[in-house]
Amino acid sequence: MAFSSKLISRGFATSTYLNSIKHVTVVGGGLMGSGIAQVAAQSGHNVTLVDLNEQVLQKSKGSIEKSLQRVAKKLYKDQEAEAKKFITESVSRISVSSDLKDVVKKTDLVVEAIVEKMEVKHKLFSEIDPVAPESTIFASNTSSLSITEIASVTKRKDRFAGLHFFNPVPVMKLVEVIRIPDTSDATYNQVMEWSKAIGKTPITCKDTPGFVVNRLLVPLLCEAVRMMERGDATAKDIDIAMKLGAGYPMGPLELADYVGHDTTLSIVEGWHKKFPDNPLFEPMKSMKELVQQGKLGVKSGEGYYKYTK
Ligand SMILES: CCCCCCCCCCCCC[C@H](O)CC(=O)SCCNC(=O)CCNC(=O)[C@H](O)C(C)(C)COP(=O)(O)OP(=O)(O)OC[C@H]1O[C@@H](n2cnc3c(N)ncnc32)[C@H](O)[C@@H]1OP(=O)(O)O
Ligand SMILES: NC(=O)c1ccc[n+]([C@@H]2O[C@H](COP(=O)([O-])OP(=O)(O)OC[C@H]3O[C@@H](n4cnc5c(N)ncnc54)[C@H](O)[C@@H]3O)[C@@H](O)[C@H]2O)c1
Repeated sequence: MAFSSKLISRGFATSTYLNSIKHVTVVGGGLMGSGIAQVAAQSGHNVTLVDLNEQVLQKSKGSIEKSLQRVAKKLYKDQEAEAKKFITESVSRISVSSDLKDVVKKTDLVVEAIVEKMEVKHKLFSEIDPVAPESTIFASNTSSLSITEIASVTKRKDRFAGLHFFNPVPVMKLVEVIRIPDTSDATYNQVMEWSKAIGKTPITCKDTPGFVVNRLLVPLLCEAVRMMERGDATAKDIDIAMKLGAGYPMGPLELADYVGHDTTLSIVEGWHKKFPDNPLFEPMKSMKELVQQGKLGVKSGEGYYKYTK
């Protein structure tokens, strides 16, 4: 597998030295799964993207192609043929399927990026554990759930880790690698090397709520929502304040829209259940209302703000 020096120097891919992972199964073709499938494919891995039905998968393919065009524009400015080749080759490495059990019969790594609900993740991993080869590594991209608890339904806790990516995956350079007490050295080394091979910078974290980034980010987002609900400042002014006063690329309410309110609600409700005495995780009124109204943020066209495609 050969990578161009351009991809490597711009952080899109690094050497495959020690990277023994060749085929990756990404489960969930939403915001995160599409991005993870894309970065794996553009760095030379064969990928199968799995979701519940063909309609969702066609949408995922469309968003991957759009994103690849943006990446190619940046990598191959004024080199139309090279850009086209990069897109065509990356797309050709991605196949799609709705038959997860069949796909995992032959795969080196499964990265799960489905809805943020423990029972749904449990069902998925308990179904594929008996079918996947012994050597296959399982990973979850959960934002807030315990990796140890997710892994508990499998018989391969030594081959289980958290791989927490950031949205938008093709742009954000970080991956948090979560090591549970059972994760073997071999598994840990393989997922660290694979994270580098797809052009990311991995950091290591214990299986602690929110890992590093969300433990610090969620309180900020929650406080911003409460500030807006109290009427201390408008959503727009809070966002402008944090961008111009604190140097954030997006304001906290813009970011909540970007992440998706169904995901944010699951995170806050999950932490409220776990830490009922911590007022920080008291679910917020406006967040529940948005989800009830189907206003999930950028992905549905409306959240705190309105979006046009
Ligand atoms: C109801 C609310 C309740 C809240 C309660 C709390 C809830 C808890 C929520 C927890 C969230 C957890 C989520 C998760 O676990 C962890 C996360 O992922 S957190 C999110 C991390 N991400 C960020 O912080 C993103 C910050 N934003 C940015 O970095 C930028 O704004 C942006 C997204 C990169 C966009 O940049 P802009 O300059 O605004 O816009 P451009 O369109 O010009 O893009 C810049 C540059 O990037 C390229 N690009 C953008 N998107 C893509 C893409 N999808 N694919 C490929 N390339 C992309 C674009 O082409 C530009 O390139 P350039 O032109 O510069 O070459
Ligand atoms: N949105 C973010 O910014 C973000 C960032 C980091 C991590 N995460 C985490 O990534 C995961 C996915 O989040 P998302 O924002 O991509 O969600 P999403 O709603 O955009 O996508 C989830 C996808 O999973 C599919 N799905 C649901 N159940 C499935 C199953 N049993 N089998 C196959 N596919 C199934 C859905 O059809 C959907 O396409 C969550 O665990 C979330 O916490 C999200």
